[in-house]
Amino acid sequence: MSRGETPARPDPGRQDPGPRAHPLVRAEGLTKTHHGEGAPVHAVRGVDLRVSRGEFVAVTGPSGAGKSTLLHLLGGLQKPDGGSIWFDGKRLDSYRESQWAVLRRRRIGIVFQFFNLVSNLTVADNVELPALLAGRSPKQARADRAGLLDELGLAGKERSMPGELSGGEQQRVALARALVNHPDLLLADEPAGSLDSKGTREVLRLLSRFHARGQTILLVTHDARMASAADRVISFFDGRVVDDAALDDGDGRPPRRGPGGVAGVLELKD
Ligand SMILES: Nc1ncnc2c1ncn2[C@@H]1O[C@H](COP(=O)(O)OP(=O)(O)OP(=O)(O)O)[C@@H](O)[C@H]1O
Repeated sequence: MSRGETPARPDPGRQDPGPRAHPLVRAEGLTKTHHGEGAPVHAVRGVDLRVSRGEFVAVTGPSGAGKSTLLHLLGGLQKPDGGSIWFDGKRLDSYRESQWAVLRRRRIGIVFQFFNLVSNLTVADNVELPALLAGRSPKQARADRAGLLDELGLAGKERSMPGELSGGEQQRVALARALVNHPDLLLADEPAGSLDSKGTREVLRLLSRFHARGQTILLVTHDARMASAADRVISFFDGRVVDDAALDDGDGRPPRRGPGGVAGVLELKD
């Protein structure tokens, strides 16, 4: 697809979207330098990335490699210094903050390591709020919230405040909040980073379950066990992609590599 084409949003009622003419996410030549205390940090140094609809992609690598910065760029939480970002065929890198906010409300859900729930709202309100902000009726928002909390094993916790829940429960509320508007893309930044092994297993199980239903997921994680739940693992080092491999799905065939593979294309720029 050439630059400037902006196909209409697909009909959400369609049964099987099938292969798309364009990837859900495409980034080209992305760069980001942080200017904090001391020398500038070149956190993302020229990344090309494609994520297809329905893929579960893990981005892994050592601390400071630039993984979270990449996720923040793709979610519009930080602005790139260079390169382009496309989402469902639309170019986003010149989007204003207000446009990104609308996109995040409707089409990109994000979960973070420390949950970021609104501490003085109940669990129910934390999940309903984004649905209401996206224009859902109160009745629909309530129904969606109830269904999700039930599915996530949180029925009965609706009136609790986030501070009254365990870390694992809070992360499940954060997942419900991120998924309540049925986003095309779920971005997850170390979602089990502050959980114990039971909480980690739970998050992993839930991500896998939503993925099995077609949810596109980009997960940033240190944890090899979490990364192994993905279809494809991108290794990040020093702001660059150093490997991109589709995981063996147990069918006996060799794992597909990213470039040229079914999973998509990712290249390293100098
Ligand atoms: N807001 C910021 N201001 C200055 N430097 C930053 C900022 N955010 C990140 N950095 C620096 O950019 C580099 C990449 O950070 P980033 O958080 O993207 O890496 P990461 O791979 O996600 O690391 P971790 O796994 O430890 O979270 C690091 O050196 C970090 O210190």
